[in-house]
Amino acid sequence: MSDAFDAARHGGEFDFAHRPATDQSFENALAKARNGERLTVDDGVELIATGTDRAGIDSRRKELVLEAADRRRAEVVGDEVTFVANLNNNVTTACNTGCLFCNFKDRSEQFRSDYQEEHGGFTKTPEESREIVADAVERGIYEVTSVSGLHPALALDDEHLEILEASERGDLNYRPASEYDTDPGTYAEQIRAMSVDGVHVHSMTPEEAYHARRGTEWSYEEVFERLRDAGLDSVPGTAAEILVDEVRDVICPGKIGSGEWVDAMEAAANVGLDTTATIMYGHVENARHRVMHLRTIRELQDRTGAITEFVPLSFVHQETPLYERDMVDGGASTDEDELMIAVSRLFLDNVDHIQSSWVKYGDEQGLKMLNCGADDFMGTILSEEITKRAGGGYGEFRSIREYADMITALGRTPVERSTDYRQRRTVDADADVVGPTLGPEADGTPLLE
Ligand SMILES: C[S@@+](CC[C@H](N)C(=O)[O-])C[C@H]1O[C@@H](n2cnc3c(N)ncnc32)[C@H](O)[C@@H]1O
Ligand SMILES: Nc1c(NC[C@H](O)[C@H](O)[C@H](O)CO)[nH]c(=O)[nH]c1=O
Ligand SMILES: N[C@@H](Cc1ccc(O)cc1)C(=O)O
Ligand code: SF4
Repeated sequence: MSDAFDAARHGGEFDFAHRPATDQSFENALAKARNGERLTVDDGVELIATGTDRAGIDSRRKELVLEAADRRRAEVVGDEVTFVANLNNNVTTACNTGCLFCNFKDRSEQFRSDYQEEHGGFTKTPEESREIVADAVERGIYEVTSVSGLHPALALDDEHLEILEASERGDLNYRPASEYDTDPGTYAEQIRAMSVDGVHVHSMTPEEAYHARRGTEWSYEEVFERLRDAGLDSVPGTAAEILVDEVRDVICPGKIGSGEWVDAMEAAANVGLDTTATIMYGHVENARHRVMHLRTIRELQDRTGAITEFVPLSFVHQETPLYERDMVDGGASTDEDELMIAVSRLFLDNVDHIQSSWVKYGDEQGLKMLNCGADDFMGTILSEEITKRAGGGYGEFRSIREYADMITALGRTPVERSTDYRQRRTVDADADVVGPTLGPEADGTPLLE
């Protein structure tokens, strides 16, 4: 049995029930993938581990998997490489959930008015969010993405605030905004504030939606309906991490379970919102966990059809508790990254777009992923805190000019897209003015001029 993706390789001693051994052979799995047959978890494990009959990654087999994925990509979406003109505007880093892979958050006690020391975190008021987003909309963005810590003062709306205020329960992770230096307002207020000129608002992960209904009987549908009415357009499928509970119990014991994550995503789809889906891999999980995760996403997509793209997020380990406590000895290798992209493409036969994250992989490797099954190259984002705080160093901004030049140099066609991929504009890299052009105030001039 291969230990290519075993926890032991990453330094952990985790006694997981799910192990990578299979009854399938690599060759059979590859043949099925090439024929376009729907893959089983065992097939996926064989492909992602380049065979469980030998230890480590076999580079010849890896090339065969990448080739099959690249061919599938060409069949499904052709030669276009898409990207979106967007801004990340995260509202607060205050969070007590304690995920061991995360260094984005700051313990929320530090945000209280009686805490005097500098903590380096931030909370924005709705007015501050509006100003930041308005400025980026004027520069030409199409989308604002907002994912935040679970600040104890954040509630869905005024009605939710009243319920939390009146509650005698001590287990709701709630404290009034008056105890903090900065009042983040409610989720609904933040979304309304960010909805400048009809810019697309991509926000409220399943974990945030859970926070937005704590202490109530409201369904996830009810929560997402209210958010949609406040201006929410689509939902980021982060907080997924690895959707197998024995892994979540190790890396994010404070988070919702995988069943609840799926329920929240399905509810978002039921009220008409598009979603994305992610996997955060390269820590304590093994090959089977990764592919079980892909199966969960494929089943969700069979039911909803709402997932516009799948985003593999390679774990950035440097500044995280998992690494500092010696629970892992690093993140995924380049081979593992490439196989993750390729097997996502082959396994998720019902998701059109696989995103290569330049924030996680850097430009060079990010571009390489576009020949391993990926077809989307993320967004301009203008500001990045999650990866940077975890120790990543690939920057915070890609201009449309850089996108056009990099993608053209690869021999592919650069295409500016909307969040839902329905609006697309081919970018002419030889033109003097390359955009963006899809945002409500985009007029073709570069984002940062
Ligand atoms: C930082 S959280 C913010 C939103 C919200 N608190 C939540 O958990 O859904 C967004 C996502 O960032 C990703 N992330 C956090 N730390 C990371 C790291 N060190 N490496 C890679 N991805 C990370 C995780 O997948 C996480 O779900
Ligand atoms: N992969 C990462 C993303 N991806 C999200 C995109 O930027 C975009 O919002 C989505 O494709 C919807 O249009 N964002 C990050 O901040 N960091 C990543 O690593
Ligand atoms: N929050 C994620 C990125 C992300 C955001 C929105 C998405 O739809 C997908 C991925 C990160 O930086 O790690
Ligand atoms: S991943 Fe999200 S919920 Fe977990 S600690 Fe970080 S900010 Fe908080």
